[in-house]
Amino acid sequence: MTLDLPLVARGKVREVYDAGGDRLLLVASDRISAYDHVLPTPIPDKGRVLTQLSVWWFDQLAPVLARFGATHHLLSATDVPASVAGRAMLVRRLDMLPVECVARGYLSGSGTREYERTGAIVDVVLPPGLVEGSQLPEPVFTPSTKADVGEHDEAIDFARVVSLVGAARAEELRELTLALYRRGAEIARDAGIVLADTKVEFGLSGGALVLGDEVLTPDSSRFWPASSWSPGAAQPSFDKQYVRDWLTSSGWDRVSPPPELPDDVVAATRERYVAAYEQLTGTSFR
Ligand SMILES: N#Cc1c(N)ncnc1-c1cnn(CCN2CCOCC2)c1
Repeated sequence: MTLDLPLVARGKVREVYDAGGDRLLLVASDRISAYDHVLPTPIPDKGRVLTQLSVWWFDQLAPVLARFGATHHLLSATDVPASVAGRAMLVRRLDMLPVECVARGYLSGSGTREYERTGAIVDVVLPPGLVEGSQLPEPVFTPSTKADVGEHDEAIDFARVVSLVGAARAEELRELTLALYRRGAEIARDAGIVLADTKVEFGLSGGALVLGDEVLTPDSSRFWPASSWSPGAAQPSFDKQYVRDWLTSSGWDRVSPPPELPDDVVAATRERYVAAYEQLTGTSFR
């Protein structure tokens, strides 16, 4: 696919193009990453499913944004080039804030390792006795700075957020991120999905706060099947467990270039993305 638009940014699985004026085009590919590697085998329709899921979440979360006097950056998901139909969003160009706003409702991944060392996640002290997969007493805000492509984001404390965006804006980011997470987790739970954590990004437009990027997708969030949630071990990923299990069984060393995925793992993974969309939205993916 070649788009006749200037490339602005490229992530592991998505690109940003200049769509002219104060608009950008966010394009989601069918690429999938696992264990910090972009795999060579695409998952058909992954870009379309995750784009349509973001579009649905922007609508679901608009009332939460409005309570904070904020909006989102989506302009259109249909007024896009035919070559990327269904997997692109035309968005308002924002002055992006240099903070990855992470909300966690459950203990997982790097958060667990840090908690086991310090009893906290950066400056957020947690109660004793929590294990991998534990639900936290309350959702917590654990921001990070945006890393360069291929690098890990650096967890930062709230004081650093204040130094980056000012005290009032930092408080607003924390409260709005937690409110978006709470509403998303409530909707997801009703659909049989645990929203363990999520990362959102904000920008400014005319001084007003605007929710940008993708929102509450399996790429920006940890989705766990609620039926198998059992604290005390790594929780199965709603969408990536087939891929992770096959990569582990393949003997791949997680350092050398990753192997191609077999057709059955590709098909099963595609079905998991479609299932996430259909369970959350209550509509059929087309
Ligand atoms: N969204 C948005 C947005 C906006 N609305 N206005 C200005 N800049 C951006 C922007 C540009 N890059 N990023 C980081 C997230 N990227 C997403 C795609 O994939 C690469 C990483 C955000």
